[in-house]
Amino acid sequence: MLRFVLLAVCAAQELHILSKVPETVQVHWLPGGDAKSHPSGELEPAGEEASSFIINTYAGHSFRFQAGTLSSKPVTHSGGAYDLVKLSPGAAALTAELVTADQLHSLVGEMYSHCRERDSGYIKCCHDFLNKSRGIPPFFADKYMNAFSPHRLMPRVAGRGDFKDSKSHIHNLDDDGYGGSLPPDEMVVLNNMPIPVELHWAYAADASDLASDTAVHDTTLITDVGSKSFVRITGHPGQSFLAVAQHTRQPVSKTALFRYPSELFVVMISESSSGKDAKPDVAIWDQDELKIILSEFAKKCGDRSHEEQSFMECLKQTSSFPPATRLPYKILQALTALWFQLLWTSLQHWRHCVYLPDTAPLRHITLELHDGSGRNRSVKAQVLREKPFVVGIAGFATAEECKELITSQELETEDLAMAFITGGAHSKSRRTLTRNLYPTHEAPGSIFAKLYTRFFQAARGASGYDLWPEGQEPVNWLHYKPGYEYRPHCDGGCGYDPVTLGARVASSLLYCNVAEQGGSTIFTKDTTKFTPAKGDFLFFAYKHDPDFMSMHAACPVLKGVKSTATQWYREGVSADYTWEHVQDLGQSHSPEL
Ligand SMILES: O=C(O)CCC(=O)C(=O)O
Ligand SMILES: [Fe+2]
Repeated sequence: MLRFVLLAVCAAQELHILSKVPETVQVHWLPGGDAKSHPSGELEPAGEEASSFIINTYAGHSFRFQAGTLSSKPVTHSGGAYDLVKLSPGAAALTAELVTADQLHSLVGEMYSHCRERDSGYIKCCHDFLNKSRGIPPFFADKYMNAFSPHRLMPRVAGRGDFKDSKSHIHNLDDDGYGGSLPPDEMVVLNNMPIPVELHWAYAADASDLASDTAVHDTTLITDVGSKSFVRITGHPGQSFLAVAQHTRQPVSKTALFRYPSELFVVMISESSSGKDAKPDVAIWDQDELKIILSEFAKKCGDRSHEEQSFMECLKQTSSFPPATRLPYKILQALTALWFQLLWTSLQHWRHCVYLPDTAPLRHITLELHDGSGRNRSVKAQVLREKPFVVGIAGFATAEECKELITSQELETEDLAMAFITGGAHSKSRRTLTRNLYPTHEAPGSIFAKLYTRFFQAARGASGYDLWPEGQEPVNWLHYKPGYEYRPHCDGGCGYDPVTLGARVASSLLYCNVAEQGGSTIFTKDTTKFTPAKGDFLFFAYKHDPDFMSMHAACPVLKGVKSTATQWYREGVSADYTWEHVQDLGQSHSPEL
C-alpha cells in the first residue's frame, strides 16, 4: 500500500507510443508481470502517418501491445521524463522498440550539434533531424527538445575545495531521518595532477561507446580543476564528461572520457605512471564499489568499532585506495572518514552488519508447514527475539523450490526494475532491484501458490495473528547486487501500540539467493541479526511496537547477490476489503515518505 500510494500521488512519467500498425492496437499495463494485465488504452490504425498515444505512467511499469492476435514483448519504462515506444507489424508478433529517455537525451545532443550553427531554419533542422533519424513527429520532437535541451541539462559545479584543506567539506552530511547519513547525488572529480585539468561536458557523446573516445561530437567547458584540488558536480544520469589535462592539450582522442551513472560517483585524475605526456590515469568508483572497499579497510579496525574516535583513527591509517595512494595523506584521510559515514549510514550500522555475530536463538518452537505434496511437516524455528517477535526458520523452502519460483515468475535479473521514488529517482534508502508478484493470478498447484500458503501458515503459527491470503498486498521480490542494501526502515506501524485494523502487523522474508558476504537482515534498535542461508525464512511482528524495535535493514551485499521475497501481513483484510481499501499512509514512519 505504502509504495503504491506513494507512487500514485507523485508526478508521473510519460510513455509515448508511435504505431505503424494498420490496425487498432490495444495497450495493456502489466502490474504483475505478464500474468495480469489491465487495458490502458487503444491506438488508432496507422494511416500514411504513424498514429500516436501518450500514457502517464511510472518508472518500472511494464506494457504489452496487441493488434488482433499479434502481441508484442513487454516494454518497461526506464524512469526518465519520456520514453518512446515504436510499434511495427511483424509476421508473428508486433515489434515494440523502446527508445529510452537516456537515448532520446543523447539524440537531442546530436541534433543540437548538427543544427546549432544555422542562422535560420534551426527548428526545421531539428524536426527534420529527429524525424529522419528515429521517425519522431514534430509534436513529440518539441517535447524532447524542451526537456533535453543542452541548456537545461548543463551540469553545475556544486562546490570545490583543495587537498591542503583536509577539513573542507566535500559533501554535506544529509540526515536520512534516522540519524544516519545519505550519500549525495554528486560526482566528485579529484585532480591529483601537478597541473590543472579542464572538465568538459561531452553532451553529444554516445554513452554506449565511451571506450573509443571517438564518439565525442561536441563539448562545453564546465570548469577548470586546479592541481591538487577537487570539484563537486551535479549532473544528470547518463551524461558524459571529458577531462583535458591542460599542459599538453592532447587531442580529444587522448583524454579521459567517462560517464556519470547518477548518485555518488568519484573520479580521480592522476599523472600516468608511463610519463608526463601520456594520457592521464583515471580511477573511477561508483558508490557500491566505494562502500565495499571501505568495508574492507574497516574490517582491520573492527575490534575498535565500539568507540568512534579510535575506530576512525584506525580507518584513516589503514585505508589505501590502490591508484590513489599518491593522494596527499591528509585528503585521503578526510575522504575515507567522510565516505565511510555517507555510505555506511553510521559506524554503528557497519559494526552491526559486518562485525557483530548473528543472534543466537533464545529458544525453539515447532511449526506445522505444508510440505508441498499434501502433507504437513514439523519444522523447528528459532526465536531470535521475544518482543516484538522475530523468528527464523532454516530450510523453509528447498533450493529447487526457490529455483522454480525464479524461473516461473521470470525473476532473472534483467526483468527487474530499480526501486524508484518520486519522479523516477532511485530511492536512496532502498537500493535494490524489485518487482511485485501477484499470487492471486496463480494456478493452485504452482510453486508460488504453494509457497504463498506456507508463508501464511508460518506467519499464523509463529504470531498467533489472524492472517490469511485474501486481500493482502502482493509479494515484493527484491534483488541485491554487490553494494546494494535496504537502509533502516519500518515496514508498517513502527511506534504504534497497537496499529489499527487493516494496517501491516508483520513481515516475512524468504531468501532465495544469499550473498557470499554481507546481506544480513538486522534490527537496528538492538543487536538482533540474521544471516540467511538459501531457502531460509525470517518472520517478524510489530502489531505492538511503541519503541520502534521492529526497525530493520538489509545490510549491504559485499560479495555475490541476494534475492528475497517479502510478504507484508495485514490483519482484517479480506477479498471484499483488500489492502488497497486501507488508508494507512499516515501510519508509517518510513524514510521513503
Ligand atoms: O532483504 C532484506 O533483508 C530486508 C527487506 C525488507 O526490509 C523489506 O522488504 O521490507
Ligand atoms: Fe522491510
